[in-house]
Amino acid sequence: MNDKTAPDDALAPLRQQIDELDQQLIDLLNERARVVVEVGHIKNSGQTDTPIYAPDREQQVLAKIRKRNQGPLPNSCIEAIWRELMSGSFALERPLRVGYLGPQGTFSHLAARRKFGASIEYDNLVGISSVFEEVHRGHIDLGVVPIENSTEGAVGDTLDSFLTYSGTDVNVCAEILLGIHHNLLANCPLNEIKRVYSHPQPLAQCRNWLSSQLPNAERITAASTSKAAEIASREPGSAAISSKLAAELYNLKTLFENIEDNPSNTTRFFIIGKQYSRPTGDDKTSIMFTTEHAAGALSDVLNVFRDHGINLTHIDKRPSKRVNWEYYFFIDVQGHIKDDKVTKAIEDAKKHCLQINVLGAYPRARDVL
Ligand SMILES: O=C(O)C(=O)C[C@]1(C(=O)O)C=C[C@H](O)C=C1
Repeated sequence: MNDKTAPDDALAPLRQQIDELDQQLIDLLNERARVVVEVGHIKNSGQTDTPIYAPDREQQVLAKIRKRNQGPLPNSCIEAIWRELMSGSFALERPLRVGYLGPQGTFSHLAARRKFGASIEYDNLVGISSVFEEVHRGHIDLGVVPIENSTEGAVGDTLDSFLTYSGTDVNVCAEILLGIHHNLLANCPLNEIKRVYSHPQPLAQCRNWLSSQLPNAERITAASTSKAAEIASREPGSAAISSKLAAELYNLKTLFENIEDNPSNTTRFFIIGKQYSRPTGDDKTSIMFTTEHAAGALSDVLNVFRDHGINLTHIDKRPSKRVNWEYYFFIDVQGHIKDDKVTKAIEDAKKHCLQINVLGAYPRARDVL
């Protein structure tokens, strides 16, 4: 007997078992899908105010499957499968449109795809403020915007858009943590690179790598990492710092992977929409406020949260752009706006603020996608 035929004989009964299990899986998946269709009927009939995308329920479903999973498949794999299942659920209930800062291949695109899967309609938009505008106008159901990076801090455009859209119907309803790994993409060898294009954030996140590997190359900012890849694909002697998705989309070679200075480089994204998320028991609330220009005004507000025993997970500031040296502060606190403790703290904080807006409450993201 030929050696090459032996393994197939050994595999045949196992493959038959796999075929039978696949049949059972398909039947079960469709049984689940039929229940989802009923959920969709109830949501679409107006019997409930629960939106099609229910971040609190999504969190619950993922927590349950993590707890139930006994392996050998790791939770990350099981979770990715369930995210695709829920993506299919949206298509069955009502197809969702999700907008992000384009063009295709940006980290916002990647964050949106990891969170919402393949059964969603995606819209790539020209700027972060357009994502807010399109949500506000109702052209898209949800938008994905970057809020802060673990190496470079706040994303100013997003904070400014909250200033513009505060008091409107645009809310934060979920957050995403995405591991950000940068790549040097080019169609020429390293020693021929004269210019490196990217968005200002990745250029800063790869500062040390660029100084040691490409000390003489000019660093040029582009509107997005994908725009940078597009320029590098047609300009000789140019490279881009961008994602692998962009390398595929713009036909560039990946010369170096993971060139970020901080290997645990992570960006936090907000999902914005006109909808709210119900409390899950492990939530955050994002708040924007401004105070009088007086001694201790900021600490008065922060002390209110301390006095209610509420932990702050994030603080930032942004110029008001109306009066020089006047600022808006952004904080994230642990707890949901509907939790008594948080409701009371915000009531008390109002006494120390000229203006205070709740930007949204949402389940705390547990995993880096
Ligand atoms: O339970 C819901 O509200 C659903 O829409 C179903 C479902 C699911 O597939 O499990 C789908 C999407 C998420 O929003 C949460 C749950």
